[in-house]
Amino acid sequence: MEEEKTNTIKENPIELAQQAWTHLELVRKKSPLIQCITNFVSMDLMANTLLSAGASPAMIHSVDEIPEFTPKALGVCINAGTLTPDWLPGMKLAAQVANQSKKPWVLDPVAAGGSSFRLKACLELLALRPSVVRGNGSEILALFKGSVDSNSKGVDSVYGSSDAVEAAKSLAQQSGSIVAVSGAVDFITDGDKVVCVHNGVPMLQKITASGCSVTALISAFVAVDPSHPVEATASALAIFGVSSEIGMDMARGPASLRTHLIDSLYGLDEATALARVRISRF
Ligand SMILES: Nc1ncnc2c1ncn2[C@@H]1O[C@H](COP(=O)(O)OP(=O)(O)O)[C@@H](O)[C@H]1O
Ligand SMILES: Cc1ncsc1CCOP(=O)(O)O
Ligand SMILES: [Mg+2]
Repeated sequence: MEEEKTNTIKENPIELAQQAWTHLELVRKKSPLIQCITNFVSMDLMANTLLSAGASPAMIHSVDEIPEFTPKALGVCINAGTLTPDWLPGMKLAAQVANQSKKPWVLDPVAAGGSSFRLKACLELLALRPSVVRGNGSEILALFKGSVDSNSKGVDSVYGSSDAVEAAKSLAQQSGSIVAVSGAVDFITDGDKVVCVHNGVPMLQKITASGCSVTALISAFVAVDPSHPVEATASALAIFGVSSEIGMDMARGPASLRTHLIDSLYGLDEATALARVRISRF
């Protein structure tokens, strides 16, 4: 998949589902090392999501080891969830080292519109050109507008993902990054074309760090196919969504969904993936 470099995004839903399975197979085969600089809430679920997909997570954030460690990673995930000023230099350094090492990195601008400090930090990180930025509707709208949201509910979105599609397109054009806005339908755009992912269950909103974890999964998928970030991002969102759908059939609530989601991602097979992945062009 790395050899094939085209700018055309597949149109056929069957091919897009096949591509999502191929991306998961590639993650399982390559087991990419993914460095995560993430919030305290998400560390456990994020690491377990990456492990169950076949990747190798490392939650390493000290500025003292980033110059030596980050080049070893195949991809980096940077998440603003429990941001404090002392963490920001490490995030910026990891982004710069990833760029120098030609490794993709992915930004999760958690609660970007929640405060001026957070918004400024997320915009500074975005200026360092992540391959992909993945947020919910509120977060993508805040980055696009460049202003805090007086209606912000912190890490939760007060907008649907479809409310942020045009903002996502403009933000992708302005920033040069692929923008993914998650929700009932996930939208992924390079500023021109938009791809939609229709997988997932509403109860994911009741599991804290499900968004953070899918961003880490995007980091792993983009790490194994860095020349196709739109496709790899859609594949990660679809595979995570399918795993939640299968998990939901066994779950009794958010706590057991969390467990069954991880088990379903670990055990996902080709026939189930091809039957359930729903990716289309907007
Ligand atoms: N209403 C929904 N129906 C199906 N899947 C959803 C729904 N809302 C969110 N998801 C899924 O949950 C995951 C986290 O997305 P989201 O809740 O938007 O992120 P965050 O937790 O950062 O706010 C994504 O995989 C997304 O597709
Ligand atoms: C609750 C909370 N508070 C700060 S970070 C965090 C986790 C947010 O996770 P997600 O964005 O995946 O819901
Ligand atoms: Mg989030």
